[in-house]
Amino acid sequence: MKIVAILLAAGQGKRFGEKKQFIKLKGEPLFQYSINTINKIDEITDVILVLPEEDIERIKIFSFKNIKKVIGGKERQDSVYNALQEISNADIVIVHDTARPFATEKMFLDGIKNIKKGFDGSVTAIPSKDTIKKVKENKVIETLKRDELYIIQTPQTFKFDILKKAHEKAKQENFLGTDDSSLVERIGGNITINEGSILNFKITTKEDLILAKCLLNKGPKKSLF
Ligand SMILES: Nc1ccn([C@@H]2O[C@H](COP(=O)(O)OP(=O)(O)OP(=O)(O)O)[C@@H](O)[C@H]2O)c(=O)n1
Ligand SMILES: C[C@](O)(CO)[C@H](O)COP(=O)(O)O
Repeated sequence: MKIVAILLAAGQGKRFGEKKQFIKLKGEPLFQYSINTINKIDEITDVILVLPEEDIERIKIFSFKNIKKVIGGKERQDSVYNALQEISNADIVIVHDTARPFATEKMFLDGIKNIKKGFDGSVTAIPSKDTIKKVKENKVIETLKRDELYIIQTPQTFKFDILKKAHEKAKQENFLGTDDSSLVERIGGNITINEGSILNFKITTKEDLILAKCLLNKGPKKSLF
């Protein structure tokens, strides 16, 4: 079985103020954390690292896997699309934001297990602990049923053929989703969830970086989980 991981590192970091994937945390660039986790997972044989065009030549990677660098696109979805064009045959594809450096091996392995059970996709998720309301122009429209709400993270794992089909259709129809699962959902894909963690947060703003540094410096010595 061929399992490929697409690691996204082609963002511009507008909300962060610079390209966060290259900032160093404990001596290693942020994107390398996800590669280090993948390095420990035997089932994943191939990695596609998606990078901004202007950085692709200079970036050095430490990987035990067969790794290919691919140029990203304007939007996150375009970057995933570009990576998918480089995969000629695979059974399972995992999409992961390198901006989430604390994703665990278990999150990747649980996603793979769910696909092997027959699901088309599996997304890393945590149940919402907060009340979520729909608000338009500062007016509260609706309070959503919390027990049905989950916060969705990456890694997101899919059957390769279905993910590719979903991305082709979204492109044809100019549909832009905020994650890959939403593209598979709209073609009728059967998606389940695997357990995420509040610690698997996305480094989006400088505040998130402060949190990441605290975890790395003051967190549990061996593992964060
Ligand atoms: N065109 C893009 C946009 C995003 N990403 C990747 O998708 C992940 C999640 O994106 P986000 O946190 O939004 O990162 P940025 O796009 O860099 O941030 P911003 O939206 O603030 O510019 C990151 O690992 C980012 O590198 C990507 O590969 N290609
Ligand atoms: C895919 C994602 O990480 C799931 O939470 C998220 O939607 C990416 O969002 P962004 O718009 O790229 O920040």
